Amino acid sequence: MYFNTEDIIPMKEITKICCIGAGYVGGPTMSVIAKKCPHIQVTVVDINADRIAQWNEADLDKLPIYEPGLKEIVAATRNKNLFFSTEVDKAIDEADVIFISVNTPTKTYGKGKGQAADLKFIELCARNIAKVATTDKIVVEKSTLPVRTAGAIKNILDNTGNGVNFEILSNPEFLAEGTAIQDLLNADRVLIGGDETPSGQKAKDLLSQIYENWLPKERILQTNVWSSELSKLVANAFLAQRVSSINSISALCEKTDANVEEVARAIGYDSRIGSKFLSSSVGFGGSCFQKDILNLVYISHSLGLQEVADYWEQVIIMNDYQKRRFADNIISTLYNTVSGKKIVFFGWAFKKDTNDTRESAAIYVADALLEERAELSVFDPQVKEQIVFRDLDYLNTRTPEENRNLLTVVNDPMEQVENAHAIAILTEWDEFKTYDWEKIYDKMLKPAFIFDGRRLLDKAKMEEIGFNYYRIGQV
Ligand SMILES: NC(=O)c1ccc[n+]([C@@H]2O[C@H](COP(=O)([O-])OP(=O)(O)OC[C@H]3O[C@@H](n4cnc5c(N)ncnc54)[C@H](O)[C@@H]3O)[C@@H](O)[C@H]2O)c1
Ligand SMILES: O=c1ccn([C@@H]2O[C@H](COP(=O)(O)OP(=O)(O)O[C@H]3O[C@H](CO)[C@@H](O)[C@H](O)[C@H]3O)[C@@H](O)[C@H]2O)c(=O)[nH]1
Repeated sequence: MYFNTEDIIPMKEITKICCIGAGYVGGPTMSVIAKKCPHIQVTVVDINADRIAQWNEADLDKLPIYEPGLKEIVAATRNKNLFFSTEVDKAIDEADVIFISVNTPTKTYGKGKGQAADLKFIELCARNIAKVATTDKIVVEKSTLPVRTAGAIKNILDNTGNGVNFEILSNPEFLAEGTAIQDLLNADRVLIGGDETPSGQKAKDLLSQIYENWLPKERILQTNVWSSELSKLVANAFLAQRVSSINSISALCEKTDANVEEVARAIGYDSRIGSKFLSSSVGFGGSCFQKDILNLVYISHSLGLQEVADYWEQVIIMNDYQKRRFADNIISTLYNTVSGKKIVFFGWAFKKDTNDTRESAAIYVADALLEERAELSVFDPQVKEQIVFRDLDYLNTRTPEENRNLLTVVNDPMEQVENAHAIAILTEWDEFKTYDWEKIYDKMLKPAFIFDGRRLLDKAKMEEIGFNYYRIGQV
């Protein structure tokens, strides 16, 4: 137990909330809290002035994040009880509850490079709160953090603060991008971890009350702070493990004439296994799965649990294999050379209904094909050209000029398929299903190939049109 039992946070009504970090979590989460709690003033702050300006855009189609249902909620609450601001210190000082929702990326330097979570943004937030707070606060870890981070935050707050009382809670977020608003409005559960002292219990109850404005009480789970921190990493590890498990089976299906979708259905009918999250794909992406598993691997390794570390690392090894396998299949099917061949990418986002491309499988498949000198043409309904090049340039595999010589980003999918050798489907956008695939076939060079990394299209129909159609997990 690290909380001083005398540090009693008085039981009072929460009237002001501040959230540090206006990203994919902070923005949608606070919008929903504002919508469901009209009696609470919610201020979302960020040091990124451009991002805040975008959140304050009059044109709601220009919000920094695309999520179905988000702009309607922002329209209903913004400048009523929801505010976006760069005045970080003021918002901290005024708030009863401060959510920390800043990014916690994988470290790219020093000890733990490539595995551990980089907590520098979290520490900066803690030091800032300590510096400006003049009244007692509940500080909530919304970001995904390594187990035992709350201890470090508490230590910073207690040693550099102005004598005010802080309660630290862990309240990890489980929303998935693309369905963030629905996930928040109808969460399976809300997890609140805190210290098992009277004041810790009070803080947990106060935070629970916020969520009880729209969620049944029985879906709000209270645990100790370490269980809560660890559960977030474990939830992502288990989810990603399911994807890697079915993807490993997809490789087996392609060698044995089994169909991965039929296998997934057959096993998913077993209620102990369940049917969700068993869609074989070109590989999982997103900002969370890989980062959080690497974090789990790093923690296990640091604690001397090498077998545990190796076990979870395999989930990532399998995911890398799946992405590489997809690219290799394109190369070998196109007669072992893609040099100078036009390959069209449908999709760049890591999943449908989001403009987020972090760790998207498309980036790595593109990189492998560009190494073979393919000419890529990319279309994604929500991803802008500058983001595609940012993603590729970040890999540092070749110069930015070379990337721009070999790859183009287009706005019109019908135009881009002209004289293409192949189409690769990297994101499962619904609109791809509605395209005029006969017209697309006519425009392409023959034989015309489709490599469906999302099992999105109707195999029989595509073959009837004349395509050579390949999909993950089925020959
Ligand atoms: N993206 C998701 O779907 C998701 C879901 C659940 C949990 N998480 C976790 O939530 C956290 C945030 O993720 P995200 O996707 O929203 O990140 P993000 O990069 O979209 O947003 C983080 C924001 O924090 C801001 N920031 C950083 N340091 C700051 C500081 N000192 N003061 C003020 N602002 C600061 C950044 O400018 C940025 O706008 C991460 O720990 C992530 O693992 C993400
Ligand atoms: O059956 C499946 C399910 C997912 N995926 C892929 O897995 C990745 C992640 O998808 P998803 O989990 O739906 O989106 P995220 O926004 O990354 O959400 C995950 O990561 C968040 C951040 O921690 C958590 O809050 C969520 O609970 C967790 O689902 C995407 O590339 C998906 O295409 C598959 O390939 N097959």
